[in-house]
Amino acid sequence: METKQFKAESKRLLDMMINSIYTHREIFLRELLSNASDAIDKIYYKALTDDSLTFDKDSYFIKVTADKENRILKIIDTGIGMTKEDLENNLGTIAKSGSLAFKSENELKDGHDIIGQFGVGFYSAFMVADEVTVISRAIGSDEAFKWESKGAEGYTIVPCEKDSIGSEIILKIKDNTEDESYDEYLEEYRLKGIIKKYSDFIRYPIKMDVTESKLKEGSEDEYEDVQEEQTINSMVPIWRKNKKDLTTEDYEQFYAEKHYGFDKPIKHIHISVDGAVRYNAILYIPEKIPFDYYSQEFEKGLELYSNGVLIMNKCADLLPDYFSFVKGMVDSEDLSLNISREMLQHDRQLKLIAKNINKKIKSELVNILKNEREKYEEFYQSFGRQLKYGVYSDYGMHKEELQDLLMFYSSKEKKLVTLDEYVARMPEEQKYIYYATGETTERIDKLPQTEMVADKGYEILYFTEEIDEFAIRMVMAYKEKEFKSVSSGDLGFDADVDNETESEEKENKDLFDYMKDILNGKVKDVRVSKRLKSHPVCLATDGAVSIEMEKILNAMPNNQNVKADKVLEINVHHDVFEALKSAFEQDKEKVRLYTNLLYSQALLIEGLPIEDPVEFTNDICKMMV
Ligand SMILES: Nc1ncnc2c1ncn2[C@@H]1O[C@H](COP(=O)(O)OP(=O)(O)OP(=O)(O)O)[C@@H](O)[C@H]1O
Repeated sequence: METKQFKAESKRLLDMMINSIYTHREIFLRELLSNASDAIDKIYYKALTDDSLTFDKDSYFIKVTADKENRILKIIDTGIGMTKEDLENNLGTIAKSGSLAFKSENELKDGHDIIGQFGVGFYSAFMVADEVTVISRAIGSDEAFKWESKGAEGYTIVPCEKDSIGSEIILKIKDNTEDESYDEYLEEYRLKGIIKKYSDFIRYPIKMDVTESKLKEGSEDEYEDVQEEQTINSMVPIWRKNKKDLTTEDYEQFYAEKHYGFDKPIKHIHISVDGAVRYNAILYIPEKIPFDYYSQEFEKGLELYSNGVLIMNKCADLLPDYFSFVKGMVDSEDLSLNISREMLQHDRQLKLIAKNINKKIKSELVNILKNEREKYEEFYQSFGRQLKYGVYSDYGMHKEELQDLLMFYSSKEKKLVTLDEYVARMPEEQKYIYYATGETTERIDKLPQTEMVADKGYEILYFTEEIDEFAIRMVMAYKEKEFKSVSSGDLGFDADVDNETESEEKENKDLFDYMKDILNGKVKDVRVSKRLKSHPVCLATDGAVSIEMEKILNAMPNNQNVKADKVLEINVHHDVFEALKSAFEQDKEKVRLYTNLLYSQALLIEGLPIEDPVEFTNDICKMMV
């Protein structure tokens, strides 16, 4: 009999698993029970939607049996079963989606990270067993197959006998070692405890033969051990339970059981609506970004149940893109079991539910922001970018809804602040909400353009993500205060400043015109700066496109070569300007040298490349000798 190898990556993961990265070995049972429940979900759904199949609810169950003597633990289900191909495809490969390939070698070494990223599922059995056998017969098939594996070496599949449809997972529990006892996974009380702890909400009975001490028949004081089959789990799905009877831990268990994520959610939202549309929902706001969140592979959506029966794993229509990080499920008795994906999109009930859910998520986020600031900031670090995309997308259609959830780093507070907080502390004479763009807060801190605005005592919001300025252009104004870049042509300061600059502008017109000629189309204008204090020069922009936007747009594939209207601003109160002026009177060649140098400096400050680095260094050398 040929032993097949696990796919290479699976083998590595399996090795890690067996050498136990997981501290809670007991979760293997949760994983196997959850698979069994999924398999019954599938057959149950089929039976309900296919008239040719009859069903009897009592025949759907999961059974756990333990044989201490032979160290065998079995998990038997009456689910949909697996064909030979299923066994091969589902149990021969870990992470079919290729998500493992996505991870780098380095990360692979750190098992925690990997395990944290996706369902360990079936393979967790190897944490407690040195041999795993799966006997399965798929629905509609007369044949059964046996899959067997001792771990990393590989697996075999052979035909076998099985009377009924479903699967049996047979674990040969490991022998105890010096540091580790595995006996407990064969103990009745321990198994019962694990089932209760992690799998109480599974909707099908999880049965076990339990030994109870009972009064002997006909006797009043003599007891005997009697074995009887008991259902261990309560079977009431968590979403049908009363919120009052549930603890945060219950919700966290459900989150883990469902593999919504491997972090601890920062918040759960339990909704029970009994109005125009009836539904229950449990939603979670995760703490950590799934590794593929900002990639094409990520699929948003909530699990959708129709009266307790799972009809869709990821119903995308229930969540807007900007809340795509939300995980969870919705169960409604008003939805048809047979509804197709296409029909769902137009389903009135579903639209109502989606609208409702959207509102709830928004109000919950506002609540967290108000009452649990630290938690919100943690959330915002992970998903703030998504909210900003939400503001920007669909031509700003959702900006009203989302703008209160936005935060930006503040020059004054040195932390994230909301727009509301910013506006509330604006001095009366301040007309605009000022912002500055750059790669990091440290770099923006040093930007010459921020000098005057900061000197006036105005707070500046720092935009460090590409999407920031685009999103804010959509918002346009918050509480009637417009946004203004510290690099924009007109800063909206008082008239005195304007008058003063105007006269300086006139006075130096010839020099500026001369400089503009030297720069030969590279800038739209050369002007007196209103914003500089200690720096000699900077770039500003006129018009709608900022320098930061120019950079981003031009980095995109098929860029349109968008150009910002750049203006070279000169600080006329700086000593450098005096040098420039006297050169203009005595030595025009020097003006050319200075102008080119000043322009290159302004580019460097903006994080833009110097057009001709060799010429730049030559110019500096000329200055030195
Ligand atoms: N008892 C079972 N009956 C039928 N199919 C099963 C059973 N156990 C596992 N499978 C199949 O094997 C696949 C792999 O299972 P595994 O637990 O490793 O991952 P998963 O459940 O798909 O993903 P995750 O654990 O991340 O939710 C399942 O998707 C399912 O198709």
